[in-house]
Amino acid sequence: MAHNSNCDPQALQRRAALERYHILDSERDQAFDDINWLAATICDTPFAVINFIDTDRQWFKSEIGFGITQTELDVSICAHAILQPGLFIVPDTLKDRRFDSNPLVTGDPQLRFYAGALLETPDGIALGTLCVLDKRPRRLSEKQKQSLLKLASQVMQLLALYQTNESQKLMLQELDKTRAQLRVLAATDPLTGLLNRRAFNERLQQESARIKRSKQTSALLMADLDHFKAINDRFGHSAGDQAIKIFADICRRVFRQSDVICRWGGEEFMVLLPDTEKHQAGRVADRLHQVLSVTEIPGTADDIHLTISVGILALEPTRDIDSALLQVDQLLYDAKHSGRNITVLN
Ligand SMILES: Nc1nc2c(ncn2[C@@H]2O[C@H](COP(=O)(O)OP(=O)(O)OP(=O)(O)O)[C@@H](O)[C@H]2O)c(=O)[nH]1
Repeated sequence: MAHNSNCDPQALQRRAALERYHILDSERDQAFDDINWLAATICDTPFAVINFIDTDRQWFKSEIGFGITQTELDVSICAHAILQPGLFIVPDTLKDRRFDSNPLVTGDPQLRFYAGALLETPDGIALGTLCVLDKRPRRLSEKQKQSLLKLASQVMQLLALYQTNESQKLMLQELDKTRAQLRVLAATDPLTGLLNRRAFNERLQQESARIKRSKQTSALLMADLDHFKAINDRFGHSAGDQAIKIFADICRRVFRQSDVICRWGGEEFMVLLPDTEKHQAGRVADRLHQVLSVTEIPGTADDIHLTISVGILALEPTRDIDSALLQVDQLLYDAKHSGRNITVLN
């Protein structure tokens, strides 16, 4: 009898190969069933099995005549068959000392004949067999033997094909993931993680189309950090960067999730507030001014607080995007010229 081969290096190598093929416990598959049926039909046997030898069991990918999908390794004739190349034939199991006390021979289904063709990977790892069995002692013709070998080779080609398909599927998934990451990267400002100008413009186009249909008003808010050059000049560029990041974080907290926040460029930010009246947007701007007035900027002096100038425009259905952008910029300019740290609404 074959013994449980848990620790056998060959068994472990086989197990690793079977895992690479993702074959053990896989779904029933018509392609394997067809090959198995051909084996039984060509060899004219009531039993046929495509089986793989795991470390502690033999598992049937396809079976005819048994009605089970696995057995212990101890009763496996295939576990012997995989120890040699090509075909392993037992013309009469009762006349073979290795099998004459096998429970599948002495008891049901009283197997008397076995012929198994090795299923071997291209690098020579024996995985299992394609085998045909009968209840009476017998022989195979030369053509039947050759057919069994060729069908076994078809099983291996099928496995290789499935493996290639599987790895291509994984590659495509990887590619999709990378594409999605690239899309996010292409839409993101690297310093703040906010949307960049290009992505914001796309959202603005969509919003403009939506407003035209729904006839609802949204608000466009443009904010610019005041005297930002002075922060850079006095405390260095990284303190300036820090200030920009802090303002971006404040925006994330103050605006709604449904609002679209963008770093428009440099120290300028643009926010789209869907379904929002301009006076409601004005209240959000007030909150921005208020939070900034109590926020310290690391890397600068304690008494330094950022301020912003803000322009807010009602995005009405009749307004086109280019003129809206020009106008909100003008409102921001007005805020700067009115002394900064204020909001101007149209
Ligand atoms: N640290 C840092 N500085 C930036 C970045 N982008 C733009 N700046 C600086 O922001 C400053 C903007 O200067 P100005 O356009 O004169 O505006 P301001 O000093 O904020 O003055 P007002 O807008 O008129 O209040 C320039 O010094 C830019 O170099 C950035 O990503 N990081």
